[in-house]
Amino acid sequence: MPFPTHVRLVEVGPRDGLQNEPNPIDTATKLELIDRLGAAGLKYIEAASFVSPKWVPQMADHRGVMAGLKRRQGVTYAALTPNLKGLEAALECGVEEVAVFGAASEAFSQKNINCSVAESLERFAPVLERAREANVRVRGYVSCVLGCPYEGQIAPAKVAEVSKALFDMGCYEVSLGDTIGVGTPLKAKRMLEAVARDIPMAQLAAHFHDTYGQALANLYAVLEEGVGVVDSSVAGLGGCPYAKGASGNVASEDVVYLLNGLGIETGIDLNTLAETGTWITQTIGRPNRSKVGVALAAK
Ligand SMILES: CC(C)(COP(=O)([O-])OP(=O)([O-])OC[C@H]1O[C@@H](n2cnc3c(N)ncnc32)[C@H](O)[C@@H]1OP(=O)([O-])[O-])[C@@H](O)C(=O)NCCC(=O)NCCSC(=O)C[C@@](C)(O)CC(=O)[O-]
Repeated sequence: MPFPTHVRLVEVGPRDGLQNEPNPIDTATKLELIDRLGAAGLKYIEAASFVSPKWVPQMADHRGVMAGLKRRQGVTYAALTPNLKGLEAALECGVEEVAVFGAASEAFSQKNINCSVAESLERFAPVLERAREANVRVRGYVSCVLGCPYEGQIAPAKVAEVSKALFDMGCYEVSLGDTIGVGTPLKAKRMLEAVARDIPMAQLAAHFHDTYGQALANLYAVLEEGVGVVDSSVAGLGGCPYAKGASGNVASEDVVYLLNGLGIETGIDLNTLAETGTWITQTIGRPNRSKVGVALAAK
């Protein structure tokens, strides 16, 4: 299959990138990050997470973040909502789009959202119903699609089953998460093939972490299969609170550089994005995990 001519980036830095930071990050810093990402041309930014502050303290200021957004025209500011409580709060804050997040691993589901995979799907159904009433689109995440920190190997058939359940429930797009970054290109392709038997390729997204340095190679493999939506995090920030040792998402700067080289349109200004990566890593005292970002900063 030919590469897509345009790829849509879903910037998850302000949420996935920051959710695991041990030191508090003030709301103003988050808002500046989101604004800079918008200025770089990102059209979809996951801004906050309406989860329990006891579980993920770093996302406790979700209301402040949503209220403080300097909304740019044409940019979608989304939030995670694991249940109806989260959705209602997000709706009060004027959220435009939300995401539910399940897993292809029973053990991960329990650790992450305190319920089984089947129970999670039961919880998501009313979230989708209420979102539909409110005219808010819902994205679906599936974690552990290429491996689980607790269960190890995950069968592509299990990923396909959970993805299909989310899609059938009304998620307009399903994002396939290699939560702990253990995948390799062939494995990524096989998993994608299994999922794409039930869901059109245009409605699938790749969400790859880079723990083993394979994220760009895995992305290349799924782009070749026709995936046209990529989740990434500026400066490669991040890690999952329930996946010890997992590093951040593939860096947005590295993805844009790869796509530019393939002649694939993203609408993103790489220099502004790289400057944002330099700024946020210096501000929160983290290493910049984008090779492209580091290279551009050294020029
Ligand atoms: C899902 C729950 C809430 C269930 O948590 P629970 O304890 O089973 O829920 P509960 O209904 O029994 O409620 C317990 C307490 O949480 C409160 N509560 C209940 N719901 C909410 C809410 N929405 N917002 C705020 N508070 C909430 C509720 O009010 C109550 O408060 P208390 O009475 O104890 O004071 C919990 O397990 C949780 O918050 N987990 C956090 C999960 C998370 O954020 N993980 C990281 C994101 S997922 C990810 O990073 C992977 C992804 C998406 O990037 C893809 C990939 O890479 O794989």
